[in-house]
Amino acid sequence: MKIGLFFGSFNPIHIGHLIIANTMHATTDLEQIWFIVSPQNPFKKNNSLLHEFDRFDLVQRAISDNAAFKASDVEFHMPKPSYTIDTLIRIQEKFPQHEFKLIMGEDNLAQFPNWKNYEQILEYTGLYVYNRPNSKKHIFGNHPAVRFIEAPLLDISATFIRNSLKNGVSIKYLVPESVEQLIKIKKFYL
Ligand SMILES: Nc1ncnc2c1ncn2[C@@H]1O[C@H](COP(=O)(O)OP(=O)(O)OP(=O)(O)O)[C@@H](O)[C@H]1O
Ligand SMILES: O=C(O)c1ccc[n+]([C@@H]2O[C@H](COP(=O)([O-])O)[C@@H](O)[C@H]2O)c1
Repeated sequence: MKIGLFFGSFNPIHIGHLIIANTMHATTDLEQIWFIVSPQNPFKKNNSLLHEFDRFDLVQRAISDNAAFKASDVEFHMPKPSYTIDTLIRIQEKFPQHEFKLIMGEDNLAQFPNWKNYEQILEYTGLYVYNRPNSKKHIFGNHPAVRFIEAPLLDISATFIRNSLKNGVSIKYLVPESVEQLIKIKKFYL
């Protein structure tokens, strides 16, 4: 099976992530999308980072109605920060029967050459890149291992959601109802 790997801190997961994942599944040859929850992005220092188990819980709730979506906690059992190449190798070793593609937003392409062993990532899985606001297809535009996919542009971020919660502003419709409920019950991000 061909599977797309969507990595993120998911702090918290929101409809921007879900719409991208669904577009990838609906418009490409990817039969499943796996959400890989990263305990710690090597480039992000985030004081309001929810515990990884709670972020994972929220992801599971968000995708529970979609049989093509799975959540993975593989990085919880690996050294931190979370380097994507190491995780890709771990996943491929665990599931040799599947072919994996790394899903990435076009905005992240500019930083991608600073990632650990990025050339190995290109060789190992390749990238499925979706467009993002204000980013241009100038980097890796003609690379054989990089495929560009048209996706809706949604200017929603986890930062915006966290700030809204802190300020007592409703996050209705920005996250699935089940995610909003758990955030409320557990008083996350207040
Ligand atoms: N609205 C969105 N549309 C498409 N992709 C998104 C959107 N928001 C985030 N992403 C991408 O999804 C991946 C995981 O996102 P991440 O968990 O960092 O969420 P975020 O909303 O960007 O978080 P934060 O605001 O905390 O930086 C990243 O590669 C990010 O670029
Ligand atoms: O491997 C790397 O060098 C690397 C550098 C920056 C980011 N990443 C990964 O990219 C993913 C996106 O992170 P985030 O926090 O923007 O959701 C997350 O899984 C990070 O671990 C990975």
